[in-house]
Amino acid sequence: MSLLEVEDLRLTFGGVRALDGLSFTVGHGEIVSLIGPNGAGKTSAFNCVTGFYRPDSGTVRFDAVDVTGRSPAAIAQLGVSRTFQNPRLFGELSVLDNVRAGTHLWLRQRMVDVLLHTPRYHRTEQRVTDEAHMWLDFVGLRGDRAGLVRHLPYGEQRRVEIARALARRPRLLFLDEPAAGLNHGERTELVDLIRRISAQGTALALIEHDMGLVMEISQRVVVLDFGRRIADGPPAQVRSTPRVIEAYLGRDTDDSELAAARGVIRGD
Ligand SMILES: Nc1ncnc2c1ncn2[C@@H]1O[C@H](COP(=O)(O)OP(=O)(O)OP(=O)(O)O)[C@@H](O)[C@H]1O
Repeated sequence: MSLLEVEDLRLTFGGVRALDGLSFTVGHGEIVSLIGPNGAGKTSAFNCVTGFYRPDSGTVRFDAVDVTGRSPAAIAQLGVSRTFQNPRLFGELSVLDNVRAGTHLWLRQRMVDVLLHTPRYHRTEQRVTDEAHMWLDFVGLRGDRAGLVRHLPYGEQRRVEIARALARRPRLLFLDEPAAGLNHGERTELVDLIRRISAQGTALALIEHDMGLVMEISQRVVVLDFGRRIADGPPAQVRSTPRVIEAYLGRDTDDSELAAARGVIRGD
């Protein structure tokens, strides 16, 4: 059984059908990318799975538990973490405190220890801080950890958001357009980071428009169009599927446009 099983999800906004019977899976430790043209339903799918949207119908099962319609906090508690298209960090907190906040899911202080500042309280605080530093090392953060997170450049903020998500010790991590806005060097580091996250046994699901990156790191690619899955398979198979090429370009295309679209999907 897969770690994540999404079955027949439907979601509408007014008259807009964002998801129209979407099904897909993510296996234990697998790297899966969700791709598709703008408006295909990728972010809506992420939001339904992580509890930010409640689907009209359909089922989301995580590790065989039906989590459909549960709150984001309840789903996170089970081992699902995510990042957002635009980093959602606590701007008025330090870099370190943002990542420390990620540990609260598995490390809880007892109220009596907090109030009395017992030795146990200090030990736990030290552990939380050590963990946060460890994850900031892991993501390769270069900026000042004591300074406010909003003072960091964009690429560094994205790293902090991933560090915070990892501090929750997820079994499945959703990354929403992790390469957006990164320069060439940062992109290369992102590929390495995704591989290291995967190597520690965490499954990853990505939304990404950078097809080169998608084809390079995904074990499986799920293609969406109009809220449905139109292809699902290893990158080499998906990029030569005529329906995928059509979806990226529209139906009335000439040969030169098709050749260009094939290049985009290959990640040339
Ligand atoms: N909060 C919302 N209110 C109204 N319509 C929405 C909302 N969120 C998404 N939609 C609509 O649902 C459809 C799917 O959008 P979604 O953002 O999930 O697509 P996407 O594949 O993530 O697109 P992109 O690649 O542009 O981010 C689109 O038609 C979009 O306009």
